[in-house]
Amino acid sequence: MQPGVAVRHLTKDFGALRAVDDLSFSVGGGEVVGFLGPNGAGKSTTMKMITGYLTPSSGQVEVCGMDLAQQPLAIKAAIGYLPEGAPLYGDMTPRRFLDFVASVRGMEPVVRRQRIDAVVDRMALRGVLDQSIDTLSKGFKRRVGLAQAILHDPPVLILDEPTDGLDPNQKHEVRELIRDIAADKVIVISTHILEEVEAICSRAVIIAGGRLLADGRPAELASRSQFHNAVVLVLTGGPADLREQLAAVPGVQRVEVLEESAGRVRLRLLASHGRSLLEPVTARLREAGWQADELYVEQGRLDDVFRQLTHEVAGRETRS
Ligand SMILES: Nc1ncnc2c1ncn2[C@@H]1O[C@H](COP(=O)(O)OP(=O)(O)OP(=O)(O)O)[C@@H](O)[C@H]1O
Repeated sequence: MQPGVAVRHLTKDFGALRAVDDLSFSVGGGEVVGFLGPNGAGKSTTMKMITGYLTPSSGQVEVCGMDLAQQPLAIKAAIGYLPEGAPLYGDMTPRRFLDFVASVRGMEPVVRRQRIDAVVDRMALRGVLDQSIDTLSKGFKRRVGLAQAILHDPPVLILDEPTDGLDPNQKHEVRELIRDIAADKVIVISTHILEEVEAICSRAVIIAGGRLLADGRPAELASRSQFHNAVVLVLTGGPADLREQLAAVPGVQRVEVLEESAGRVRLRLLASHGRSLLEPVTARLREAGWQADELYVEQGRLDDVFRQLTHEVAGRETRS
C-alpha cells in the first residue's frame, strides 16, 4: 500500500461558519508535513475529516489511494490518529488501554502481544505500564497517545498538536520519537509552534480562515521572508551619512538601524527581491575602508512569513 494523503476541495461548514474552505493539498510517502495555522484556522477540523471523524460538507479525502467516502473502514485501518489533547481513558493503565485499543482494532492475541511489546519499547513505557494514566506526567500521557496511534503500524499518522502543553524536554523527546517513526510513513502534524516545523517537518502547509495560504519546504517558505538575504552589520566610527551611503548600494531596498550607541551602530540592510547583498556590501565596505565588527546574512524565518501571511488574511476578513 502506497502511503499518501490527498485532500481535494475539502470544505466544512458548521451552520453559517465555514471552518474549512476549498482546501487541497497532498502528502506523499516519507514526508512529515507540518500543518500550520493560527487558532481557529481549521487544522483540527481538517484532521478530523481526514481520519473520518467528521464528514466533509463537500470535497474529497483520499488516503493510500482509497476514497474515504467509499472505503471508510480500510482508511481507518491505514491511519493512526492522535487527537488534540489526546483524550485517554484516565482510570486505565497503559497496559489495559493498549490492550483495549488492540482488541477494538481486531488484533489476534499473538499479534496483539507482539505489537504492544513493540510500541511499549519504542515509546519507553515499560516503567509506567501498570500505573493509571491519570497519574502519569503529560509527557508520558502523550507517549501513551502516540503508542495507541502506531499500535497497528499504520502507514499514515495524523497527529494533532502532539507537543502542545509539554515542557521543553518533553517536547524534545516527543519530536525525537516522531522523527524515529517517520522513515517509511506519511505524517501530518498540526501545530502552531514554528520551531517544531523547522525541527521535524520536510514540508509546511499553512492555512488560515480554512484556506490554504502556502505549501512548501520550510526553508523555501522562510525565504519568502522580507529578511531573506538581509545583511546585518555592526560598524564603529562610520561617517554621519553611513545609512544613506549603504542605502545606495545596489540591491539594498532599505536600511534599518537596530541599535546605536557610542559611535557603534548595528544595521540591517534589506535586500530587494531576489538580490544578494553580501558581495556589493562587502565591496562598498572595502572601498570606503570601513571595518565591520560583525557581518552576516539572514536566511529569513518561517515565523516572519507565517505572521505576514496570516495577518494578510486577518486584514482581508476584517475588511470584508
Ligand atoms: N463542532 C463544531 N461546531 C461548531 N464550530 C466548530 C466546531 N468545531 C470547530 N468549530 C469552529 O471551526 C473553526 C475551526 O476550528 P478548528 O478547531 O478546526 O481550528 P484549529 O486550527 O484546529 O484551531 P486551534 O489551533 O485553536 O486548535 C473555529 O472557528 C471553531 O470554533
